[in-house]
Amino acid sequence: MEIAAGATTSLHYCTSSSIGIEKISGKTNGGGFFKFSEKRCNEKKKNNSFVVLNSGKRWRGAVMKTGERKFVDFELSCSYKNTQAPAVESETNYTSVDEALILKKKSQDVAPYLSGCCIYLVGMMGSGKTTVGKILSEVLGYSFLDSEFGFNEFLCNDPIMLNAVLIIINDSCAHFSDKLVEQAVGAPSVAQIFKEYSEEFFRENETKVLGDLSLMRRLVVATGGGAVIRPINWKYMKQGITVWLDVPLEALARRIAAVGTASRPLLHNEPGDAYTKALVRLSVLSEERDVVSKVGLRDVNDLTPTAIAVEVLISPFLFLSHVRFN
Ligand SMILES: Nc1ncnc2c1ncn2[C@@H]1O[C@H](COP(=O)(O)OP(=O)(O)O)[C@@H](O)[C@H]1O
Ligand SMILES: O=C(O)C1=C[C@@H](OP(=O)(O)O)[C@@H](O)[C@H](O)C1
Repeated sequence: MEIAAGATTSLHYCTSSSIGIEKISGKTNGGGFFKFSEKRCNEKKKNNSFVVLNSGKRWRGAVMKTGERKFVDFELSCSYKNTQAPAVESETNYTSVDEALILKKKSQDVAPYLSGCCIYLVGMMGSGKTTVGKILSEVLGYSFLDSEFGFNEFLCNDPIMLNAVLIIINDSCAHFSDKLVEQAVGAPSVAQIFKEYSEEFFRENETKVLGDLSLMRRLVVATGGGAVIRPINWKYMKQGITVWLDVPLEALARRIAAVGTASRPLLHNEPGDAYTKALVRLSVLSEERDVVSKVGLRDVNDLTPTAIAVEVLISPFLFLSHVRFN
């Protein structure tokens, strides 16, 4: 069944598996066609056309059959504006129709080789681990884990709670974020942990959580930027595939300045505005960590999060199992 979506211009990303999209075509600044799989949609080819009735974050469409309307809800985030896919450094996650297609295709190609293996994203603060990780997990049908959520005393010191969360994660493809779990268990934020305990305490828990996660499957883990500093963490991440998101410091500082430094305690003690704080501290940290020069991956600054997700999927490192930090 072909579905004409005349109103759409650009897509964030789509949970195509949930609606059985076989094919998406269209221009970033024009209309698009969505081809649903027969099986999922259970509609006959003829007499069907599609009208977008509503738009916004979720779409609702109507499959028009002769004289009758059948509503189909589907999760296809879209931009209603008649604009090109936005500039890369914007705050949005929009991606073009082409990108969404490529991502879907690549994920299908790669999934059999992954065999449920976890993907760890590493990189400096602001490099896009959370943003890209969510996209990747969605397209792969993996659970997403912003590993920081577990870096708190409630989860790590309470084996029952930790196990409960890990079981939920293991059993579902739901998306988790540190914020959600923090709210659920009333746990402190990373910034609070740094303030009330210490960075060392945080690092200990970070390692503990990575150890637990290394026993699991089908996870995309957005690690904290500092996870690379402990060799033991690399040992855990070696159980899966580790990909470094390498972004120039100026771009990182710009991104962080745009959202503020509140959630990034390592930047709190620097003087100056958010951009300067971020740039100064990140320069020091990146020298200390020195991962970029060692792994030499390509710079992903000028790519959208979806394009980066594609890069992760097709990365040759995927087949070399991980990027090693010597
Ligand atoms: N490829 C990208 N292009 C532009 N902005 C991006 C990109 N990836 C992420 N961002 C933005 O940068 C900020 C930090 O991203 P985030 O995913 O939280 O990074 P991390 O988890 O690595 O700290 C967010 O505001 C996000 O929207
Ligand atoms: O670089 C770091 O040492 C840190 C990065 C943060 O995560 P993000 O990379 O997600 O910002 C968080 O783990 C903590 O504030 C320490």
